[in-house]
Amino acid sequence: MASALNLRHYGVKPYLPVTWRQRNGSVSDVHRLFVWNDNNYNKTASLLKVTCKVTNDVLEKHVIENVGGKLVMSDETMSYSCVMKFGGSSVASADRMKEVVNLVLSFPEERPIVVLSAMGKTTNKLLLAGEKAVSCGVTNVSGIEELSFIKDLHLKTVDQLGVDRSVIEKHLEELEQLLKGIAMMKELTKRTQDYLVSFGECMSTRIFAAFLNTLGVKARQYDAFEIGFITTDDFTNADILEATYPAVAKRLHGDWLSDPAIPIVTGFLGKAQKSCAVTTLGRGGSDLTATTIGKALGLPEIQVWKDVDGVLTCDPNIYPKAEPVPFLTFDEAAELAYFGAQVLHPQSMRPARESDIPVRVKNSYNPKAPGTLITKERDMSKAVLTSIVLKRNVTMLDIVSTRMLGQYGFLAKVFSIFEDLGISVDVVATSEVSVSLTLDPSKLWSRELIQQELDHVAEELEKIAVVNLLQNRSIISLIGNVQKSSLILEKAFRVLRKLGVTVQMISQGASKVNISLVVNDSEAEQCVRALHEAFFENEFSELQMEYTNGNGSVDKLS
Ligand SMILES: Nc1ncnc2c1ncn2[C@@H]1O[C@H](COP(=O)(O)OP(=O)(O)O)[C@@H](O)[C@H]1O
Ligand SMILES: N[C@@H](CC(=O)OP(=O)(O)O)C(=O)O
Repeated sequence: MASALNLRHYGVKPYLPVTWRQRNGSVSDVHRLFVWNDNNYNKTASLLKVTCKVTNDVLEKHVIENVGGKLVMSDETMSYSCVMKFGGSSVASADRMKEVVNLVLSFPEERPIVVLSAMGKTTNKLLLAGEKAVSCGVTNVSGIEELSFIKDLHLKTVDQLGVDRSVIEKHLEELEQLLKGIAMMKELTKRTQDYLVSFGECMSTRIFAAFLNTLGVKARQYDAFEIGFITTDDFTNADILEATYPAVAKRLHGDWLSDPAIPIVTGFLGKAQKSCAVTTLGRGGSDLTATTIGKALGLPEIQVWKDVDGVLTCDPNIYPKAEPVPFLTFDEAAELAYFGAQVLHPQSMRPARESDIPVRVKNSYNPKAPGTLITKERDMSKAVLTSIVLKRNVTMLDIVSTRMLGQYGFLAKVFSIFEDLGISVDVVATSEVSVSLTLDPSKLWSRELIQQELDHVAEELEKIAVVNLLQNRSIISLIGNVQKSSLILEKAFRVLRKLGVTVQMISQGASKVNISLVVNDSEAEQCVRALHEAFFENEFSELQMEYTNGNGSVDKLS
């Protein structure tokens, strides 16, 4: 393998590293294809998918034949081996940063790219400071409690780590100036808000890189918006654009070749394609930064380090007996995140799935715990339910046709109204003359879609239907093996019946890994706890659960 092909034999400069993984081998059996590509990034990616399946000899032949000697392979120049993302809780203080540095350095064989979130709850504090600045008056900005908190936290951290204060002083000054600007304008636009929260990640990464350097470990800080993270101009919830992948690969790989250092990259941030302003990728967006880098560089593994032992069977804040889930598919993880599990950003699985790179969710407070491994496929033969997710504060609409339109025209009209108003729909259930659906609460929040706009939706729909708007609902999503959907539903409904809870809507998603049930907000947490007990804790008593058979007598399940 080592001398199978070498770029330099062809006078070609390596540019884009892509992983070639030996399917039957262990993780250490990883080699890299350094691909020189002056054509099209996707073409390269699809070509490499083919090469992954062939033996070394055929690979050599295949590569040379297909690109006329331009695409060549070498495993001599190893650059990065994984991306390690640490969330806010992992870098919340100087002590936590020291732990994370120890953790990074405890894998000497790894050459990681580190992605960091803002320290602790800094993003929340910045948002609050921005809100207060709008109405507090310029002269009172220095007294905003959250600004003082942020200053104290960051200055205390640099002092405790023995890092020079100059690393962040300029940012702290600029932050105060920005808040004064907001106070002067008495307005906080989404664009300014993104710039405001970017200070969190810009400071945490500077501190962390400087600390590594003081320890003699060469590290280089990067602002994602300066190294090719190109996004849409949708401030507060921007999407990463395709151009990001080659740009980020070129920059990080080029820097490694010319002057190797551990990259410390800001999570969560990007640069708007049109306005060139700083954007954010939605709350929790650093996970997406990590998977985007993983895809761009074709890394063997993406690690996201949290404050929990992996993805759990339910939100531990709702039910502390939640257990880690050892394996998940990308589909399960994406569904889980989309339906409200805070642990992963909803879009973060997409780059990993597209490039088939395993994602490992680990606990930075308990690194020995195995965590959760997320891959394309897993053995589902024994899987029933993987996780229970709760999304609160959902608005549900019951829309019943007034029969002015045929069935086809009715559904088309209903959805065109949502399209026109730019509103995302989550869960849908239809019959011939009616449709029930839920509206995505995060979209409602981010678009400040409040009562007025909901009334507008109802008004439009009332032209063709009778509309019932039901608020304060929750979606309970049962993520698992929908091959066993009858078993899941049977168990779930027995639990809910025992609780006396009426399910107001049920839907099985096209992804086939999710069954969604809509209940009242007030009943939802109790349902999650009882479902968790039935599915994950009490297998024996579950099998003994009684049910009434068709003759009215009582049977045991076995
Ligand atoms: N199903 C779940 N599995 C794990 N954690 C969950 C789940 N649902 C909600 N959480 C919450 O998500 C938190 C981790 O996500 P997050 O705060 O975004 O991490 P970080 O900031 O470290 O990236 C956990 O502390 C936990 O409270
Ligand atoms: N700091 C940002 C981005 C992020 O990903 O944070 P965390 O990894 O701590 O969830 C936020 O709070 O949304």
